Amino acid sequence: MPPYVPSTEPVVIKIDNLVKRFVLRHTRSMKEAFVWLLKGRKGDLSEKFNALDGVSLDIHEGERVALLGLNGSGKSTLLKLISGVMHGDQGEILARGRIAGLIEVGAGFHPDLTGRDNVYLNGAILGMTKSEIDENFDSIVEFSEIEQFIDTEVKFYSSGMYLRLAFAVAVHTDPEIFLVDEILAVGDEPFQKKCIKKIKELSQRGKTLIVVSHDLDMVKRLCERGVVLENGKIVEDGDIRDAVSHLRPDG
Ligand SMILES: Nc1ncnc2c1ncn2[C@@H]1O[C@H](COP(=O)(O)OP(=O)(O)OP(=O)(O)O)[C@@H](O)[C@H]1O
Repeated sequence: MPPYVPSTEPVVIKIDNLVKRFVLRHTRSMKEAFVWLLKGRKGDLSEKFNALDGVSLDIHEGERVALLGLNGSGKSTLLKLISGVMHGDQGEILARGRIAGLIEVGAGFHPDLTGRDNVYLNGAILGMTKSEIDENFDSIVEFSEIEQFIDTEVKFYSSGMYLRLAFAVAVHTDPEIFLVDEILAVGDEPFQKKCIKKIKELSQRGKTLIVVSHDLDMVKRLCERGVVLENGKIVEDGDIRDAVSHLRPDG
């Protein structure tokens, strides 16, 4: 990978001071609950915390960016906000172009429908027309390598089979921006390799890629830019090698 040079291409995702707050659910003792009742239920028994705490980030066309960080640092939350499946509490995200997100295995699939029907459902959710799906159907099924099960209800699929079909549909939507969460990990090695090859191909065609992964060796091969999150804040942003060293100080 050549040394990282900040991109001068147009910005396709602009994130400005983004905050996402969640309620920290923990069980209260009887005494705490009693005091709260005595005080006339004043105050809030639940505590809130910021899973994303003022994140600002510009992502440029054609960049390959890895979101890194320890468990719970906010990576998946950030990806969900970019994809639009979840909204922030403060700040804003502006995105330009068709986004395909592979974020949760099986999300966007209906368990009682067959693989075939889900290709149509998922394709439509991702913005494809019926004729686009008709045109791409054989190629989607071929990529997934699950021809034999295409008329089986997906509730009987293994998680790897879900991933295969979801990935195959997503890459056929011709997205400008491709978001991939850890889910590639559920695919077997040959399929993972095939996905990575496909992702590289998309990237060579100028598509923007954002990947969340703990597989630091894989992201070093795939991305040139690394963004490290710690407790919902960006603590490092730049060359992927520096980002990986941040998480792997001992080498
Ligand atoms: N729907 C939710 N409700 C409440 N808390 C949540 C929700 N989703 C995420 N969180 C919390 O937000 C924080 C960030 O979670 P997130 O899944 O973004 O982390 P992550 O960096 O992707 O972690 P991992 O590496 O473990 O996948 C965590 O403390 C998590 O418990």
